[in-house]
Amino acid sequence: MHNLRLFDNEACESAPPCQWTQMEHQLDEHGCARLPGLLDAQQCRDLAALYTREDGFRSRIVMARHGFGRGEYRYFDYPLPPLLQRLREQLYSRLVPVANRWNQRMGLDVRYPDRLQDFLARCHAHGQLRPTPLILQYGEGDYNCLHQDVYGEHVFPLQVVLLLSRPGQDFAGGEFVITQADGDRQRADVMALDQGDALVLAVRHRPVPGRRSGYRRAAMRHGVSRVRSGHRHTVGLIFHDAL
Ligand SMILES: O=C(O)CCC(=O)C(=O)O
Ligand SMILES: [Fe+2]
Repeated sequence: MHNLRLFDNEACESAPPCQWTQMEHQLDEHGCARLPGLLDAQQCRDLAALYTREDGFRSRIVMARHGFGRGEYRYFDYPLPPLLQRLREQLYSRLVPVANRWNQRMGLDVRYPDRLQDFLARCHAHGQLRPTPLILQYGEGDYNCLHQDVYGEHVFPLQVVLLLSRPGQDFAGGEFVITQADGDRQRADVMALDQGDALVLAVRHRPVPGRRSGYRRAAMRHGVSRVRSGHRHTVGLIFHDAL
């Protein structure tokens, strides 16, 4: 299996093109795609260890206080940790073609520039100034309610979750769930992830083939099922900034 090593300087350019073609295909078919082994175990441990650091964050959210579920997360402040900054830029560029295709299929006029910094300039010009990348921590009994990560008018239609912990060793339960609502039909997928895997997913909606022709919009939500034991850490990379 090809390992998508984004951080060996050559960045995404070094990844075999077939991986990205496969990812695009999965995204178009299912609204989400797993990128196996994006991070190695050490990178996962280093990122998870950031959670207890004092500095580098702009806020901490206790989910139960907001009705978001149970567990907590912290939003990174700028400058992001270098690894996450690099990942956010590189993944963004890889996802732009999908984002633009989806918008075209959904009849939305918005198109996305090739580089993250140009998209962020658009967010910032509209008051969406606050960084959205976050790190989440779940303990026994914690869960994340189904939701959509929309933080203002400007939304990049795809986002990424990185699983930092080892299922079956560090935690049990805590499955990543993604749902799709298409008219009165709702379905759910449970995405089996390993430590270091990334999952790319639709933020709010995605185009699905219409019954006769063309495309219509299906609403997407994601969440995390109850953690049965242990601790689970993830990083969320959202490309738009927040109001
Ligand atoms: O912890 C997870 O797997 C989901 C985190 C999440 O909701 C996000 O990154 O947007
Ligand atoms: Fe989320």
